[in-house]
Amino acid sequence: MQEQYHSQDTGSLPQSGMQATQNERLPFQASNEELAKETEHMGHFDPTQTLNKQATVKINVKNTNFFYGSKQALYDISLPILDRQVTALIGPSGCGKSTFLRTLNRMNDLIPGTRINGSAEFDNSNIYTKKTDVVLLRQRIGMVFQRPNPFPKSIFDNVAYGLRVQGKSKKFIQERVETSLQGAALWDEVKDRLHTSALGLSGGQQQRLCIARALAVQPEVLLMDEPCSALDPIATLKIEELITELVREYTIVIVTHNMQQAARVSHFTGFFLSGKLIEYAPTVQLFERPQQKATEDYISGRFG
Ligand SMILES: Nc1ncnc2c1ncn2[C@@H]1O[C@H](COP(=O)(O)OP(=O)(O)OP(=O)(O)O)[C@@H](O)[C@H]1O
Repeated sequence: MQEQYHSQDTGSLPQSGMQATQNERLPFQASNEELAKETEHMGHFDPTQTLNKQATVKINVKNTNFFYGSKQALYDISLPILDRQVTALIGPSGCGKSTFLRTLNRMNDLIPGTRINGSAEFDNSNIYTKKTDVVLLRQRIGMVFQRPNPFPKSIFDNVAYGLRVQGKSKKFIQERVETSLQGAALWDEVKDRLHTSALGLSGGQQQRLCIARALAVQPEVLLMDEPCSALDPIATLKIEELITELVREYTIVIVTHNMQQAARVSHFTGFFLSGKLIEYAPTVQLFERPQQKATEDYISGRFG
């Protein structure tokens, strides 16, 4: 279970129509000048420019119900996860976003007493069936968590971990560690200290290291469960910029309680409420022309 949020954490860059509040848990607050300086090199990513409504369906979720023991947490969820697009999952605390995300790579299997029905077609087979090789599935559908969780090992060993499990050669590992760190936009910051502890990195660097660790085994899909919620505004923007780069090659599903973040990085958004998918649409459409009253109430800050 995730931490409970009682407010719309909208980060640090207010946009029209969305309210911004301070996130009290941030370890540091950047001034507007600092933010502007840190982010001036960043292109103005506009997800509408790369929105592809005709993209192939990478995972097709149909009629999913999920239970923690006798408690039903997801009700009849159906949505397509489109290839090389960012899908954001939003909704108030406890609505089932993280539970749904974890169904996509069977992370809920680790919780005793859970049960699922319905289907999630991925590469012509249903993720939920017993015959799914979950180790392989989790390589193909990688995950990044809310809190950066590097192993207490060196930077190099963190990224190499999955490759060693796969029995890859030393030369292969050496090369892949470098390309993964480059892919996670961390290489330049760590190339001279690869054999020092990952725990010495900043929170934002640790989160990019966890992304590099996930990339090392060449996943097709990346699941991100509130990947910026423990990060300061600058580290958050770096991860958001990275997401917009990664989506050229990977399919991304991100849970966020930050609606501005969904608007900044995603092509499609699903709004969850009480375990149900209330609305799913291209992000701009969902924010500007919601079809459901509950969606409108949520995005205009009337509850959540
Ligand atoms: N391990 C668990 N055992 C029992 N119930 C759980 C467990 N994890 C989550 N739940 C319940 O399932 C429902 C959905 O929780 P989930 O964490 O998926 O929501 P969420 O939308 O991701 O919330 P948040 O934004 O707070 O992270 C909640 O009622 C929650 O209490």
